[in-house]
Amino acid sequence: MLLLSTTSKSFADELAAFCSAASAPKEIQDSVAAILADVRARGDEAVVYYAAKFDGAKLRAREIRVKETDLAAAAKTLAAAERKAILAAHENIAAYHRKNLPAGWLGKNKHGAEVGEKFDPIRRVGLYIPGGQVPLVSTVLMTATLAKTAGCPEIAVFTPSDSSGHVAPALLAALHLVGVTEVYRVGGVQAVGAMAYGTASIPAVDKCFGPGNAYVCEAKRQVFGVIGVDSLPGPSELMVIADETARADYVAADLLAQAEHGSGREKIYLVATSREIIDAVNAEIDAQLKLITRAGKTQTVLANGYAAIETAGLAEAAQVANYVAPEHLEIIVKPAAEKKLLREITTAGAIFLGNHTPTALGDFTAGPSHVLPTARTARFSSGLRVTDFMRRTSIVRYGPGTVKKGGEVTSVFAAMEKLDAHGRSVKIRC
Ligand SMILES: NC(=O)c1ccc[n+]([C@@H]2O[C@H](COP(=O)([O-])OP(=O)(O)OC[C@H]3O[C@@H](n4cnc5c(N)ncnc54)[C@H](O)[C@@H]3O)[C@@H](O)[C@H]2O)c1
Ligand SMILES: [Zn+2]
Repeated sequence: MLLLSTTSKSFADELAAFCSAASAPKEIQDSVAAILADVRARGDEAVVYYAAKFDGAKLRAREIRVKETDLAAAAKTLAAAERKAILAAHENIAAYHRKNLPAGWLGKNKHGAEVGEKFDPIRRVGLYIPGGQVPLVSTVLMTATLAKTAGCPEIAVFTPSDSSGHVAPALLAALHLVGVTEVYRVGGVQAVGAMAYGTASIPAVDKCFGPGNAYVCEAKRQVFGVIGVDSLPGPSELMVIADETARADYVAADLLAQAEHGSGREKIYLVATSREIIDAVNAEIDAQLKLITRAGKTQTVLANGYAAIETAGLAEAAQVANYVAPEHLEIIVKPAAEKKLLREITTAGAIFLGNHTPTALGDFTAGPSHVLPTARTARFSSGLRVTDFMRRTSIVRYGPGTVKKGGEVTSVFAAMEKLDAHGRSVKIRC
């Protein structure tokens, strides 16, 4: 754990150094670039090569795609409680995201010409579902439900298999339940490369979505422009802002939950208004660590990716949060202070309020997509929503009367910009 205090002169530098470790270092950037180049050059051959190298899976090109019958068969293996939980989460997520469905509109500008916009689903989307450490069944719902709500006609899903070539049945079942039929059992950089460049057995997609470890996230950053990319949702992060009203046992449980993801690059932050709160939470962390099964992986994050920050008050806490731009932010403070923090903090991926809103509810079932920007990218991007699966087209129609009104302005601009053919193309109609 790194213990910081806002009263220290070097606080800003120490916090910056801690946060910058969340961005992919040069070695990761270089190895990702090499794998992408190889997938571009050798297609399926490279995809199966890296699946064997990183996941130990010996696949032939024709085995990369999961058979549709296997998806249906996996759904039959679900326990009743699992099926019920998947459908319940799906319902909350679909209801939340239907509210974001944009409607096209047509109006008139000052010239009386028709102007408006229309929204269409992106034709072919690729969803990345992490599976390196644990099968993220919930990520199926947090991505595919939105793609379906947007109406994307082609949804291709990529997730790594285990060393025997299998994908967790619960994950396949969730895909079947939300109506996905095109699934590839490859993950990592090689999957992102296949999405961007296409291979003989995997048609390229128009835009790629979903979270992943530092390699996957860096691969998405590098293919941006060849295809679209939703955002950069990398290893999970949680910041808890706590005053004396926060329950130390709850705070500790939530920090441990986001540390357990297991890629080892997750980041957790405790921002507290006193040293006593930090000590109480740390004592709880030590006690609760004994109760969880993934304690080993979690300890790596506690050692390298945990910053506890003592602030002089909550105004400073807001400044720290706005700098870090954490993926998840829990605010557990007095009601009046909560309102103020909610107003002042403008860069968090998702905010969870009060003692009874653990981030895990947002991870699995509350409604908003858990695909959220990390590594300070929430300063400029937001969590996944339905409009990310759509594109917008603007529409303009002038008529014989209105073109004249537009012509006056265009001729002045054409002269200012020395683009007289532009001016002529309007004048010829007036
Ligand atoms: N920000 C979000 O919205 C969000 C949501 C859910 C999960 N997550 C994060 O997603 C991550 C999932 O990570 P994961 O590792 O379990 O699964 P993953 O599927 O993202 O990554 C596994 C793949 O990484 C590749 N890989 C591993 N080591 C490599 C190396 N040395 N070189 C090149 N490629 C390598 C392999 O191909 C492997 O298949 C976690 O960190 C979790 O916190 C983030
Ligand atoms: Zn989580």
